[in-house]
Amino acid sequence: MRVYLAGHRGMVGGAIHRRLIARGMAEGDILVRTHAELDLTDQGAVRAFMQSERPDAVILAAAKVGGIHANNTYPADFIYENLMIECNVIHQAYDAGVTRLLQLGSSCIYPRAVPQPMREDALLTGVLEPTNEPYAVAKIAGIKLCESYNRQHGTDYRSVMPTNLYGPGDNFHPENSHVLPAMIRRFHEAVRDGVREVVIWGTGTPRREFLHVDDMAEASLFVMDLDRASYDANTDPMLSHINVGTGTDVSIAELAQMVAGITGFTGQIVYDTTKPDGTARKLMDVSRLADMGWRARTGLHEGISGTYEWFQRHADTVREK
Ligand SMILES: NC(=O)C1=CN([C@@H]2O[C@H](COP(=O)(O)OP(=O)(O)OC[C@H]3O[C@@H](n4cnc5c(N)ncnc54)[C@H](OP(=O)(O)O)[C@@H]3O)[C@@H](O)[C@H]2O)C=CC1
Ligand SMILES: C[C@H]1O[C@H](OP(=O)(O)OP(=O)(O)OC[C@H]2O[C@@H](n3cnc4c(=O)[nH]c(N)nc43)[C@H](O)[C@@H]2O)[C@@H](O)[C@@H](O)C1=O
Repeated sequence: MRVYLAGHRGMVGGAIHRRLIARGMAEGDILVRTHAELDLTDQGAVRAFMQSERPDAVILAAAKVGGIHANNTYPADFIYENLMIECNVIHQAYDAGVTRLLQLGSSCIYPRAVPQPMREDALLTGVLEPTNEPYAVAKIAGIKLCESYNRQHGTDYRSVMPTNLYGPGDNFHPENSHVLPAMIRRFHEAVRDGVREVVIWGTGTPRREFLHVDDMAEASLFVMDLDRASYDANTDPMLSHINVGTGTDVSIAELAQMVAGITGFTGQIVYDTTKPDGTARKLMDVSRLADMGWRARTGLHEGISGTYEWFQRHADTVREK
């Protein structure tokens, strides 16, 4: 069994790679290519790769990813690159005879004013959050690509929708990252430099759910491993994606207090309300996956503490993109 893992140097791809090795997969059976070696937006290059390597299965964890500022500032990059990556990887996998594929979407596929917690069947029931609509449209297209190939060609292409993720290997760019790595870095630097004030974007009132990347990697392989009868019994051919989260959320203000405590910051937290809040709340209904037998294990405080330790050990080499 040879698996092509797209995005193996990313936060999630890296965690999936570690987990595949931990459960005994030989390194040589995990096909990987860096972004520089294989640009997944290049149809010809992806076709040549799939035709020559002909993997047995594909895990698509490569994407153009970023936080609220990056999504809002580079919408063309987010829709174009993600659509191209999905079309190329999914179609060329199909053309190369790959019958099993798992792709990662995002909780931002759901309408911004949807009832909470968000169930899988809330997809396409309303207007999307404008700060990440282009990315969300691409992620919805990814789900529909998988479903369409399954319906027309009988493939077994599955989709998992992660909530907001964090952990070792995250992107710690000061502006383009997600909120948790941004906070870890900002509070850490304030403590290091003796700065008594830390600025948090928005009002602090939005609520988010955070899942540790190691739990996400475990959930991804759990879904990939499900036998087809179990997967089909719990999903629908035109509503096949599965939410992955913890089922609990916190406000951004509560999160800031937690990160301040973990990093040892005792100064003042102030809110820059000129920055966007984004969606008011994004909490996943995780009952579909729970019914299949998987639950998250890492508590938020424990997960952030571990990530902060990792950040301190890698402060000079962390990703900033
Ligand atoms: N992080 C989060 O909070 C969430 C993530 N997700 C989803 O999970 C998946 C993984 O995200 P995550 O690990 O956080 O993201 P990362 O940015 O950490 O990793 C993405 C990886 O994809 C690679 N990549 C991007 N574009 C290309 C390309 N054109 N060709 C080849 N490789 C490319 C990147 O390489 P390089 O860095 O060299 O460009 C990187 O290694 C994505 O589908 C994302 O949408 C969903 C919800 C939340
Ligand atoms: C995973 C998910 O990620 C993005 O959506 P998001 O949930 O809004 O993610 P975020 O982590 O960027 O922000 C969460 C909240 O936190 C607040 N916030 C405070 N201070 C900082 C800060 O310093 N940086 C950031 N980024 N946010 C901050 C911020 O204002 C917002 O209210 C999309 O890319 C979307 O497409 C997607 O899939």
